[in-house]
This record gives sequence, structure tokens and C-alpha cells, in this order.
Amino acid sequence: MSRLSSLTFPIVQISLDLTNIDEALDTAAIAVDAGVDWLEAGTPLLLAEGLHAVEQLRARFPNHPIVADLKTMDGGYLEAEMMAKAGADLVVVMGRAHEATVRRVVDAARHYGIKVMGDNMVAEDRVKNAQWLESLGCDYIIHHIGFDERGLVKGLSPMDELDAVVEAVNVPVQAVGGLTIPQAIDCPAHGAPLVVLGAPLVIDANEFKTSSNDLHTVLREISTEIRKTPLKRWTADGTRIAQEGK
Ligand SMILES: O=C([C@H](O)CO)[C@H](O)[C@H](O)COP(=O)(O)O
Repeated sequence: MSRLSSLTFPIVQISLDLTNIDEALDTAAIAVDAGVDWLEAGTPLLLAEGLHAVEQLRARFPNHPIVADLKTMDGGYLEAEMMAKAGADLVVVMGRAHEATVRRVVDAARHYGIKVMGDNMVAEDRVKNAQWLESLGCDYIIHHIGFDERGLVKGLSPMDELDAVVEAVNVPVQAVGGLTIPQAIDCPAHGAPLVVLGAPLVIDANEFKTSSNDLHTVLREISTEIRKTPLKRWTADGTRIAQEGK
């Protein structure tokens, strides 16, 4: 049975945007113990350690879904196939890629029984791009403001268009890029049931009212808050609540 066959929303994911596998495994162990649901092999980790990062995460955490944030732009079938064989449950394809690439990633995902996250980063119209990715078979949408884009244009946030993206598609959405901890906690209330925690953990964990500053406690407290947030548009078992007029 697939590790994704029984979802309980909201999902809490940690992005392991690290550059060595030992640190990633240690961080993942803390996260899993603190109750995090999904592990993300972040792009820097995949660049530094390659497929072995996914293989080692899979070996150490056999029951936890793994997202491979490969950001595929071309060669979609092979990239998704390699990640699936290494043990990933979800792969990421870019909404700026050619339609053929998105389709090939989806083909590989269907063949290997994994899921596809379509990422709308740097699309001219992120809402339309999310719809397009869904129409091509993506199972989830990542509504993403890129790291460099945020560095250049201060104040950009995925929260700005999150409601519009959630209303435009029928698949679950994840907001990514520069979220503060309170914004991450608020995602389920915007109808985005996949909540990813990354840089905010180190950037503003001190500002989050927690009983401790150690990663395990912070992760456990944030995960608890996320699960307490009233979920919009989705039921806990992963069923989309129909909207009027849709
Ligand atoms: O995908 C990411 C980015 O493109 C760099 O590889 C990051 O995981 C993502 O932007 C997360 O951002 P933070 O919210 O700053 O952790």
C-alpha cells in the first residue's frame, strides 16, 4: 500500500534544504520524532548528494513520504523515474517547463505509483499556471515565490495570491517561499492543507512563542498549531469540499 494512500490533512512537511546527508538525516530524525509527516529532500541536498540523499532518507524512514524537490525542467520521465526508484513518493516539476515535460513526469509518476507536485514559481500568471499544471495531471500545486525573486523584490509572499490559487484548482495546494511561522500555521485556514516548514525555523523560531528554542520542541509546537488550525476547503481525510458554482 502506498505511503500516500491514507492522508490526514493538514500535512506538515519539513524541507531539508541542507547540503550534506548527515545533517539532513539528523534533522529528519528530529522532525519525525516531533511528528512531522513528510520529508522533503530539498534542491540543495539533491545537488550535493544526488539520488543517494533520497535512498538514505528512504532507508532510515521507511514509512514517511519523501518529496524530491528536483524542480524538473526537461527530461521529465527519466528524472521522475530515478527519484521513484530511489524511494521518493512525490516529485516536483516546474510550471515553466514545456507541456511535454510535465506530461512525461506525470507518465512516469503513474507508472511508478508516485505523485507529482507542479510548481508555479516564476510563472507570469501563477494562478493560470496552477490550473494548467492541474490540467496536465499534477496531483498537488506548489504556489511558490522563489528565493532569488524574494531577494530582489522585498515583501513578495506566496500568501498574496494563495486564496486565488486555492479557488482556481481542485487539487491540494502548498504555499512556499519566505513564510513566517504564523503564516505557515495559517495556511490550512486559507485552504492550503500541505504546510512546508523550511527557513522560518531558523530565521524566526525565536519570535515564535514556544517553551523552548530547540528544534524538536519548536517543530512539535508548530505542528500542533498547524493541526489545530481550522481547515478550509478540505476535510481531514483529503476530500475537497465543493464550492458553490463550481
Ligand atoms: O525550493 C526552494 C528554493 O527554490 C531554493 O531551492 C526552497 O525550498 C523554498 O524557496 C523554501 O523557502 P523558505 O521558505 O525560505 O524555506
